[in-house]
Amino acid sequence: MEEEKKFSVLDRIKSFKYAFNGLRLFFANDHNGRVHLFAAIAAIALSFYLKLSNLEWIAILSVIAAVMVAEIINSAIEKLADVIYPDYHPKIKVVKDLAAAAVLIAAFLAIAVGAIVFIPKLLLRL
Ligand SMILES: Nc1ncnc2c1ncn2[C@@H]1O[C@H](COP(=O)(O)OP(=O)(O)OP(=O)(O)O)[C@@H](O)[C@H]1O
Repeated sequence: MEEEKKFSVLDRIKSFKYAFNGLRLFFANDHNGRVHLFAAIAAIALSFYLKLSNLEWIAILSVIAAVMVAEIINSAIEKLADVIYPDYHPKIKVVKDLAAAAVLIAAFLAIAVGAIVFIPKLLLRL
């Protein structure tokens, strides 16, 4: 059995460093990451403009996070698959399509929540 590692504050800080490096890689190098960053900034700006309630803010921030989490995991799976098997393989297709489906569900949820929260407020301003 693997020996249990002692708790170390330094190790925890290092884990944060690696996670922030992952975020930087996602937003700086990944095209989808840039699109998501832009969309999140636009949604947050619109939320300030429309003076959302606390619950509406929670809904919007939650779907932004859900989409980003799904996209980051999808991106990690794609990169891992490309390293393990760079050529075409029907099982890699299944793995990548499943990961993409997770993003699709999060994106549909974000569109639905965005429409429910934003459309009535925008119509009131017409
Ligand atoms: N090695 C492979 N074997 C089989 N099918 C693949 C393979 N690589 C990609 N595909 C198919 O192509 C689709 C797109 O894969 P890809 O890795 O290019 O994702 P993407 O979302 O287009 O990438 P990006 O995030 O870079 O825009 C996959 O969902 C899968 O159906």
